[in-house]
Amino acid sequence: MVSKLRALIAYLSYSSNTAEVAALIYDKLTANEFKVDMHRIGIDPPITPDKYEIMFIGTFTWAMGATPDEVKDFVLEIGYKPENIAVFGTGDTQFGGDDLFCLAAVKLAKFYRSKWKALKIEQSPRGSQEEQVKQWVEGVMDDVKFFTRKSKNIRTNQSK
Ligand SMILES: Cc1cc2nc3c(=O)[nH]c(=O)nc-3n(C[C@H](O)[C@H](O)[C@H](O)COP(=O)(O)O)c2cc1C
Repeated sequence: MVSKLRALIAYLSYSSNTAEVAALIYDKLTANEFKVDMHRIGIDPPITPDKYEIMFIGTFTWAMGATPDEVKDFVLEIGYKPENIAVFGTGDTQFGGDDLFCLAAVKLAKFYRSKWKALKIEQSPRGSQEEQVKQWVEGVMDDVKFFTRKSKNIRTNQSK
């Protein structure tokens, strides 16, 4: 039996935009046989990072490109830099234009040296941006499947 790949979607959302992106990612992952845990940053009990093949972290951006304190605390809670983190964010170009747009997500992806470019969504993802979310998740899923297969093969060959 092939065991399901495990994913975490951790997100912070005050006015539901980032939560909506998290829900779209959840739908896409579960439709592709991933086992998914949702984590509301700042609300739910601490996570166990090494349980997951992939961890998604979602954040909105606060005043002048700032990262919300709850997300900073979550980063401290993780306590190290896992290699399997993909970052998504929502923002609004009205607050400082392209330079500050979703800057918290961009900074987080850089901090974790993420393999994936941060997904940046303007306000709610519903409508035309849904396709952007879908394509981004598909890219991440393909890579996770590839890397997982590769590391399993290495482990199998080493034990021969
Ligand atoms: C006071 C304030 C400052 C903001 N500053 C930025 C910013 O610098 N860059 C950005 O992209 N969005 C900024 N935003 C927009 C929010 O990030 C955006 O509305 C986001 O989708 C909210 O996410 P949520 O609905 O998940 O809480 C700001 C919003 C507020 C209210």
